[in-house]
Amino acid sequence: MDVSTKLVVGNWKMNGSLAGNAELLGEVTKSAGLGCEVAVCAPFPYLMQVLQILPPRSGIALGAQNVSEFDDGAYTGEVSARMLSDLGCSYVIVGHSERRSLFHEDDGTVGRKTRAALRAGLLPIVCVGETSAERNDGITLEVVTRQLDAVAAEIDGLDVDQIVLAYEPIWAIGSGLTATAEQVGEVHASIRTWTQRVFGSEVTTKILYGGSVKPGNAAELFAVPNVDGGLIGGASLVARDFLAICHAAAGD
Ligand SMILES: O=C[C@H](O)COP(=O)(O)O
Repeated sequence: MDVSTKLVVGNWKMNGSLAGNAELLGEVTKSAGLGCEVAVCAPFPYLMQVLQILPPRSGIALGAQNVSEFDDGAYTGEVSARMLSDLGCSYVIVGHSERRSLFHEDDGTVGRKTRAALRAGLLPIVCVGETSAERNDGITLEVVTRQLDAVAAEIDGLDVDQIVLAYEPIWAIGSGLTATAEQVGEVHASIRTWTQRVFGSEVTTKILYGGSVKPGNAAELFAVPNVDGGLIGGASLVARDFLAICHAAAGD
């Protein structure tokens, strides 16, 4: 993967409406050609709408926020990686902390979902990160490494070059608290060491930061070594904020 261009991913979470999305996407379209890669991860019911407003030629990629670990069959309510790929998704977020904490996804589930995404030709954005209690206990790097190892255990033989990693300290998500440049730098350096050891030094993996990224802190965070872009929650719902973050990623 090319890490010379930063990637900005908007994660709308469970927000949106047909009318509101159309308005937002009309503005987001201006992020195309800015000098960074951009993706929008919308709720399942709106994926087709995003694709219609932002087709592949728009230069803005489509992503989903979750995927089944299973391929096909009697799994009511699930959405398979093949379906997402069939629809035109490029990315899928896997193992977001809200999935882990609210929907009981454990490390093994996250690993199997990553495998399902890779097998379908999707680019999984695999989220890792520690709670505030884990940070206070001094086990942040241990927790992140455990989460990464669980993914590695499930993807033997698959194209690891397609994986994007996202470090999201759970205490910084939606809280207005942002990790300091020093905290982000330490974890991203550790993740880079891990990817080189486990994936091989010839594989370059994009490592995103997520957690209260705003126009006011984006440039500082994107300047931290080994930060290859951002996973943006709340600010991705406000067109001018999302565009400002894209400009920061492009180095404007
Ligand atoms: O996926 C995005 C992250 O959870 C960050 O969310 P946030 O920017 O609202 O803190």
